[in-house]
Amino acid sequence: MAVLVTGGAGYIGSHTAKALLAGGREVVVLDDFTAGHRAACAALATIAAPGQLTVVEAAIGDSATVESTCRQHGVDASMHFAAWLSVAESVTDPAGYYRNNVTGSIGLFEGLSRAGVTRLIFSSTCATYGEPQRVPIDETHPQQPINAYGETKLAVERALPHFETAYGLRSIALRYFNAAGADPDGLLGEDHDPEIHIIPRAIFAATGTDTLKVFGEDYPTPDGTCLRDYIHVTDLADAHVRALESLEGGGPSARFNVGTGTPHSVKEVIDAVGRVSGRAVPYTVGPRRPGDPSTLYAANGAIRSALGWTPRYADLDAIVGTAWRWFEAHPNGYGD
Ligand SMILES: NC(=O)c1ccc[n+]([C@@H]2O[C@H](COP(=O)([O-])OP(=O)(O)OC[C@H]3O[C@@H](n4cnc5c(N)ncnc54)[C@H](O)[C@@H]3O)[C@@H](O)[C@H]2O)c1
Ligand SMILES: O=c1ccn([C@@H]2O[C@H](COP(=O)(O)OP(=O)(O)O[C@H]3O[C@H](CO)[C@H](O)[C@H](O)[C@H]3O)[C@@H](O)[C@H]2O)c(=O)[nH]1
Repeated sequence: MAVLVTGGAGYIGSHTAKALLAGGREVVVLDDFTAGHRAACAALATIAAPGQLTVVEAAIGDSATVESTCRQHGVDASMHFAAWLSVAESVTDPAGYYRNNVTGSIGLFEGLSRAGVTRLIFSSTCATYGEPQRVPIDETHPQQPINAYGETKLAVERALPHFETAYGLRSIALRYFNAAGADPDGLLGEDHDPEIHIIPRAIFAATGTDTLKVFGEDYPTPDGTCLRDYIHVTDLADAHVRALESLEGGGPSARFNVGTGTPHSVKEVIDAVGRVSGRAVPYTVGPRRPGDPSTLYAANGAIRSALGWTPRYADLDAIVGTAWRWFEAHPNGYGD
């Protein structure tokens, strides 16, 4: 039986597809390539056995293609990564974000349900919690997003139980904190355009390819910059594989945070890039970025005990080191 990986040409989806292939599973990537990379699929093909990897160019909202693809490949589970993910863009283009992330997901779920698929792992985010009322954030923390991106993810999370009741689609939503790092084997990496995330942006500053601005140093944190929980993309991939195994073993639908539980400030990230690269990381300090909570980090006890998951890349320098090695070898990312 095969796994349909939506957004499998993107950053987290491709790393998870690699883990699925390494586990001997058949993988069908479904991606519209609005942000994904054909070169990432080509890299995956180098480790796939003949017939183990299929790439379908389609939008998730195309329920007819989803249904026929699932039937053709004997798909019995889906990992749903495909979405737009810029908080700032979601503020200026909520219509596009609701259409792509919410309407698109509903079309996907319809196609999956018609094809008889009963297992789903959904990419959710700590952005569904909004401004935290307490840290670390556990799964019972109120979900009150403060931007359209977080709202779209929460809307999909809230739809999931209804699809289970009506169509038997069981699901685990994984609320990632800040995805970071790159494949330790160097096969895959991070390549967003434009790049909005702090670790790649600090690396670009170290290599002189771009400037870096710290968004605010007047937060109520030890060094005045925001605290975040950086979770290695390989650890995220492992969480997905374990979540799928749980559903396959008859485990219940669930929602889990995925983070290390350790907060790091923006300045700590910049210092780590400096240590790992051996280069200066020049930056300026600007105003706060609208919609940025000061402190976000996970309570991760639920996923540890339910799925036996534990982060293997808990050290910030180790996480940054994998990202640095990817960008050193691929200064233009996938170059496509
Ligand atoms: N990167 C993070 O820090 C982070 C944190 C929390 C949650 N997430 C979530 O994880 C998921 C993956 O994030 P990523 O960083 O890998 O993003 P990404 O942009 O690298 O990958 C997303 C992929 O989905 C594809 N896609 C987008 N809309 C599509 C559509 N309508 N139909 C088909 N394909 C479509 C894109 O082409 C791309 O390949 C997203 O759902 C995101 O919201 C990411
Ligand atoms: O050039 C930059 C980029 C980021 N930052 C700061 O670095 C921290 C991390 O910012 P990122 O943009 O790397 O990530 P976010 O914390 O905004 O992550 C949010 O958006 C992600 C998707 O892009 C995920 O959904 C995640 O769960 C959600 O919290 C923030 O304090 C941000 O203000 C800077 O100072 N300068």
